[in-house]
Amino acid sequence: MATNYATVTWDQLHRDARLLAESLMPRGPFKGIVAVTRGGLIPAAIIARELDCRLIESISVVTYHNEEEKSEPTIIKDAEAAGDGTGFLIIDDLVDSGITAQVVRKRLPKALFACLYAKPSGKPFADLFVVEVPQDTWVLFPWDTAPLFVPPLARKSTLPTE
Ligand SMILES: O=P(O)(O)OC[C@H]1O[C@H](OP(=O)(O)OP(=O)(O)O)[C@H](O)[C@@H]1O
Ligand SMILES: Nc1nc2[nH]cnc2c(=O)[nH]1
Ligand SMILES: [Mg+2]
Repeated sequence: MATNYATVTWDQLHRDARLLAESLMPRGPFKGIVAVTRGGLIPAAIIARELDCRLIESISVVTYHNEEEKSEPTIIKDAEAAGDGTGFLIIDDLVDSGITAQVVRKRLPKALFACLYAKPSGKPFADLFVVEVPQDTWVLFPWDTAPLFVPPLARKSTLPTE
């Protein structure tokens, strides 16, 4: 269970995706990109623009985190256009346990796997990433959050029950 949160803004995400694209430049050109839906879709779009890559495939893996409902991770949408992954780049937003990355890599063994953020358990399954995040930290992506009104400190301390 995560004990800390790391909030990523749209600006930070865009900057990190551009940094990843920069480090991917010497590894290309790529025949195409496979976005791991859904979290990999926006990073993949930013990276595709930077690398001038127009062939975008997707793969969708459903994993079950619920202890009572322990089933194998399932590919519910395959990356048919990517073959065995030769010449393709796989993009996801992050690796945590590494389960999703392992399933995708098994399906596309010849592709390069890159993501923006990596936790220690998932790190060995990513060829490239931008920022390491502690295992006990939950990353809040911009699509997970909304700006909220925060009361001024003075008001909070004078009106504790509000
Ligand atoms: O390394 P893991 O422990 O497998 O976790 C990482 C995966 O979890 C999240 O996806 P999620 O399955 O929540 O689905 P989503 O991308 O559709 O939101 C994230 O986008 C990664 O794909
Ligand atoms: N948003 C989000 N999804 C995840 N899936 C697995 N780990 C994470 C995380 O840290 N943040
Ligand atoms: Mg995902």
